[in-house]
Amino acid sequence: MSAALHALELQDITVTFRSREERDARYTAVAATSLHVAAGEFVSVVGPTGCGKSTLLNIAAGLLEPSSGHVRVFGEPLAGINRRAGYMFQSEALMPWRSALDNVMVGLQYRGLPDAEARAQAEAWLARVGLAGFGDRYPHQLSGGMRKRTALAQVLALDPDIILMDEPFSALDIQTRQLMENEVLDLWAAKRKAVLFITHDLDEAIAMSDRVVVLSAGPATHPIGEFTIDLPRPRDVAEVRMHPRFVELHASIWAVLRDEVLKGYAQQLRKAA
Ligand SMILES: Nc1ncnc2c1ncn2[C@@H]1O[C@H](COP(=O)(O)OP(=O)(O)OP(=O)(O)O)[C@@H](O)[C@H]1O
Repeated sequence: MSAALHALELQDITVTFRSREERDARYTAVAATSLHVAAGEFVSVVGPTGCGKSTLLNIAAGLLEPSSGHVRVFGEPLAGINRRAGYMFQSEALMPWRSALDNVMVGLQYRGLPDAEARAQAEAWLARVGLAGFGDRYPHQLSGGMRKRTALAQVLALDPDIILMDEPFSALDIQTRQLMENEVLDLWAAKRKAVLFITHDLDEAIAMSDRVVVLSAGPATHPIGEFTIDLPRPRDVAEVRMHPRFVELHASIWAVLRDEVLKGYAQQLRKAA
């Protein structure tokens, strides 16, 4: 596949940070990592805790500059913020002083849409994520799942070509989480955006993705495995887990991931000691 067809391409990315323990030392978080997402493809990145998943997403978002390597967006070198991408992070990004509708509207208004048009589009997106009639509620008046839906509407309303998600549903209970995952899959199927999805949950990664990339434990995290998820679509994330192919894929990926998870866990314990 030619590079121009890739919505997102990370080439030979290395990221070093100043060490938190010793001021003069450098910590290599990510080393020589290449990874791509084709237009319309759903790719998940899994890896042990603290390995560098969020760092890679921040690179793709243009929020962090790599120490070396390049990022290309639809074939163009990325400079500054990735304006073709929308982000959904683990933490709440809603403004507590704005209603759900205003939260969804604000990005559209910022884009220069007249208020009436922004309001109509925001209302339509709230309805699409199952929140018709909840637009005047403030974030604290919404459940965790409803806040996630609002955040999703906020991202999708801007119609980005690339969607970057960093463990967006990890704070939700399992039932709400599976509902949200199915909703994301339905919305994705309708629009077929490129998605880069970060998670530490292998079941979630397999259930949702076209491809799963496994990262090694840090330091110097890099991909150590890549698996095509050839499960039929449309998928129901709860049902697909019973599919014999799911069980097979899970076993193959876990065989690669397991040692890294143990290494990552041991490192966390050392850091905490
Ligand atoms: N600004 C920074 N300065 C120094 N070190 C950092 C910085 N940001 C991240 N790191 C380190 O880089 C490594 C990767 O962090 P990152 O947050 O990308 O991991 P992660 O895989 O997303 O973690 P988690 O699974 O816990 O969400 C960690 O060891 C972290 O301590």
